[in-house]
Order: sequence, then structure tokens, then C-alpha cells
Amino acid sequence: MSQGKTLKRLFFYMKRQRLLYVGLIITMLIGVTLDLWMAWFLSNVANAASTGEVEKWPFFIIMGITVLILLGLNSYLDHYWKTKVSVNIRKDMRVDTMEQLLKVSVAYRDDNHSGELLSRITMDNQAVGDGCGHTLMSLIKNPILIIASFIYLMLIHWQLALICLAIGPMTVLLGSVFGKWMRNNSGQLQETLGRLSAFLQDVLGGTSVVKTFGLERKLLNKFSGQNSTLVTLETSGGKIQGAASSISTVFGNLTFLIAILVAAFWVAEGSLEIGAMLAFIQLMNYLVGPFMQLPGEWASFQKSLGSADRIFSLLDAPTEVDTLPQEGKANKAFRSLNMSDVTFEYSSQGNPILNSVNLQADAGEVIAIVGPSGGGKSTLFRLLLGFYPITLGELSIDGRKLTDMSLQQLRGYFAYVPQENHLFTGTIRDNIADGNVDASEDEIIAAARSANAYDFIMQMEDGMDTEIGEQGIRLSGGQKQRISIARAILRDAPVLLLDEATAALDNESERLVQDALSRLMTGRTTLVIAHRLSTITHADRILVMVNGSIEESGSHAELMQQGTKYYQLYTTQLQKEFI
Ligand SMILES: Nc1ncnc2c1ncn2[C@@H]1O[C@H](COP(=O)(O)OP(=O)(O)OP(=O)(O)O)[C@@H](O)[C@H]1O
Repeated sequence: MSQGKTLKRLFFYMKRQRLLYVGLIITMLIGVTLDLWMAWFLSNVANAASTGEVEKWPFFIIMGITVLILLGLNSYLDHYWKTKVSVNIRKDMRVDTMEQLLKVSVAYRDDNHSGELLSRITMDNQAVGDGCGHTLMSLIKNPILIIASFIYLMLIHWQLALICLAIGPMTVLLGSVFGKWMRNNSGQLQETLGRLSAFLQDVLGGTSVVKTFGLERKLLNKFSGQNSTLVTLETSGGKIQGAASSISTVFGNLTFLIAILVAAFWVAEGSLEIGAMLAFIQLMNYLVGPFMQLPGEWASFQKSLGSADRIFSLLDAPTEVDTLPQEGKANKAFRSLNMSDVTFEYSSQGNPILNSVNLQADAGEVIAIVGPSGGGKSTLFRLLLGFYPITLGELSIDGRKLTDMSLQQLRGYFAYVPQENHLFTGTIRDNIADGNVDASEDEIIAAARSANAYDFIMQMEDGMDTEIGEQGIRLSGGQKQRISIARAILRDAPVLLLDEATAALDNESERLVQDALSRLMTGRTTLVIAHRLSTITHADRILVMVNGSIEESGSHAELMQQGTKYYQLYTTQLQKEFI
């Protein structure tokens, strides 16, 4: 994104803080005036001292105290408001970024690591806030202080003033060259930080695998590699900032020394008052100092623009909805679901994953989908849930085409129990209540009972208020599944999508989960992906899915009699279970 565009979009956030910015402009102007007053004060006190005008001292003292109080108050407000501007802009941007993260399509999430996206809402957000507060105000204040000091200097001694101004062109040059380098460097730096945070998230999320497979050293080496890249970039950033600051310091001080030597010469000659020279020295600080700071501040502002770019590119990502849906309420009625000639391919794959799939599910039916791994069973569920747009063909529910309803309406038909039960950090109650935000305590308890979860919940010290840890880490696999089922029961949607995952459980746990699932399926239309074929022999219909096509369809008895694909799958599995 061009710098102008980035600034324009940033301005949208800054506009909301206009009152604070007006306050900051006032504190800035008061600050500049007080700085100039200091030079005037120095000059007058020095002249009064050299001419022995002692009677002026009470006036100087009262004036000095008044200005000090004003200075203190002004500096407090200035600092507080700058921080408030940064905090408010960060807050607004964080909300927008979070909203966008909730709106982006599943396909976008497939292509972007969550750790990397996370870094935009944390590190980039921080950098943008800093840029719009302290850095931006310094970038506005310093040129004003430079101009004001220069005018004052001209009034005192115009030849000296012109000597001081020699630093100007050099600063502008430094700012443009180093600013560009800094922006590039900071863009690369933030990207590397994003990758690092993605890597860390992977490692922390897979602690047990890391430890079991002894991956610690390998991961540390990998981390060290990425860390070195980060160090190289940070060091280059330091070099750029250091070079900008050193060149401007040398030139600034050179200008300062020349001007002082010339001024002192004129004082010695008698053509300049000592008071004027003191005022001059003070003013030069205000002129040369800001000139020296400008390149560094410009570079730091460029860094914030780099971060803003990364945030805006996320805000521009394709979304699946324009506005966030209301809390997911389930639909009550359902008659039938129809998929006709549905073909689908993931954008990252060149070939179709589903080929002309036809599926009809009527109210109350239990349909099992079986087949070899990678055949497209889960993909079929993802399409039903509207996670990806169908490439070819049509999906309709109760006679309404998918294209004629919102994603919220579509998803309102389903309760989904995925293979990996995702639970949120929080209490058991909160997690079950995610199924229906309006559920009463009695309804939550009834759902927990129905899911065979109530007894184990009550055995825990804090019962429903038990904190389950990150992704339910403090629960067993079977317990997590039953909480997940309780959540689905509470949702009370007419169609159940079940990605069966009981294989990993022991017999007792599996019995409890199967029992809970049977209750959940009662009175609902169920599509179940079955990995253990013995669990779905009673299904109304079994579909055998191979390489994205439904190759067989019928009841268990029919398919066994047919003696082809399903028969082979079933008998092979049975033999394995026996062995
Ligand atoms: N997000 C994705 N992006 C690209 N390709 C994907 C994605 N998800 C799955 N695939 C590919 O689609 C194919 C079907 O995957 P899918 O998960 O639907 O299979 P499945 O039948 O459910 O397998 P399993 O029984 O092992 O769970 C696989 O080849 C997989 O590599």
C-alpha cells in the first residue's frame, strides 16, 4: 500500500480523537511559548545582572514560579493526552482487527497462520499506537519550535541565525534517506516477529508431542535460526537509527560550536550583549536539538506506518460476511437437505476433492458416511456449514438454495460435533452455554446430564465452575467429548453433523460417549462420519465415499449383501478388531 493511502486510512482512526488532538496542539503551542520565554528570561536576567538592576529580582522570581507551575501542568496534560490518543487508537484498531479476524473466510484462515495474525493485533497494534501519539506530536512540534526559535534568533542577530539554519537541508536529506530504509527494515522485522510468534504458538500447542518425540533440540535450533534473522534485522535497524542520529548529532553540534564561537567573538568585540548571547545559546538548543531529533522520529514514524500497512492488509482480507451475525440461534424446523452434482476444490489444490456428489437427507434420517482416509468426508461437512463456496453444483435446504440464504440461516440448521473438540479457556458452564447463550441453569444441567457429563462435573471441586484450562487441557479426551456433546444438545439444532472420534477412547468412556450421542441424535436428522463401522450398522443409509465420489449407498444389510466396497471395508475392520 502506498504511504499516502496508509496515512489516509490512519487518519480515519485519528479523526475520532480530534478533541484530544486539539488539546495536544494547545499544550504543544503553550510548550513552544514557554521554551521561547525561557530564552527571553535568560537574556533579561543576564542583562539586568550586568547592569545591576537588582529591583527587577522580585518580578523575575514571581514570573519564574508562575511559569514553572504552568510548565508542570502543561507537561502533565501533554504527556497524558498523548498516551490517551495512542491508547484509544490502539483500542479502536484492536476491535476492528478482532472483528475482521472473526469475519474472514475459513479459506483465508487456512492460508495464514494464527500466530502470525496474532502478532498484528499485538505488536503491530502497539507500534501504530505509538506512532499516532508521542512520535506524531514530536514530528509536529519540532518544526514549529524550529521556526519559532529561528524567528526569535533573527530578531536577535540575523547573521548568526542563518549560520544555525545550515543544519536544515542536511536533516531533510537524512530524514528521507533513513526514513525509507527504516520503513523497509521495520516491515521485515514485523514479518519475522509474526513468523516467530506463529512458530511459538505451534510449539506451545504441541507440548506433549515435543516432549514425547524429543523434539526440544531440533525446535530450539529452528528457533535460534529465526531468532538470528530477528537479531540481524534489529541490528540493522539499530545501525540505521544510529547512523541517522550520529550524522545529525555531529552536524548539529558543529553548527552549534560555530555559532557560539562567532557569537562569543562578537560579544568580545562589543557588538553583541551578553544577555543576547545567552538567549541565543538557549534558542540554538531549540533549533538544533529538534533538527537532530527529526530524522530519528521520522524513521520511527515510518516503522509505525509499516505496522499500519500490515494491519490494513488484514482488514482488507476477504470476509465471509459483511456484519457479524447475532449469537448463533438454531432453526427449529427442517424438512430436507439436497446436494446435487456438487463439485469442489480447495483453492490451494489443483484438483477437485468432491466430484459430482448427490445427497438427499430427509428429516429424522440417520446417514453415515464412510470411506478411506482423505476421501472428502470432512470436506462435505465443511461445505454444508458454508466454510467454503461450492465450485459447481447446488446445495439447498427445505427447497431454498444456499445462494438464497445467509450463512447464519444455513448454520442455524446444524449442530456440529467435530473430531477434535475445541473447548475454550473458561469454566465448564461457559463452554456448555456456548451452545445457546440464552440457556437457563436448569437447561445447562439437563444438557450435561443428557451428555453423561453431569456426574463427572459434580465430582470436580468447583463443579460447573471448574476452569478447564487451555483447550480443556485439564479434562480427559472422553470428558472433553461429552462437554462438546452437551454443548451440541443445548444448541438444539434439527440437523446433527457428527465427526465420530470414539476410537481413541477406552471401552467405558466410549460407552458413555456413544450413549450421549444416541440421546443427542434422538429426534434429529444426523449425518455421521464413521470411522468404526460397527457403530453405524443401524443407520438408515450408509454412503461410501472414495476419492470425492459416493460409490455406494444403502443400508448395512443391503451393502453387505452387495459384497463390494463397504463389504470389504467392514470385514477388514472386523478382522483387525478381532486380531
Ligand atoms: N483446508 C484444506 N486445504 C486444502 N486441501 C485440503 C484442506 N482440507 C483437506 N484438504 C484435502 O482434501 C482431501 C480430503 O480431505 P478430508 O478431510 O475431507 O478427508 P476425509 O475423508 O475426511 O479424511 P479422514 O477420514 O482422514 O478424516 C485431502 O486430500 C486433504 O489433503
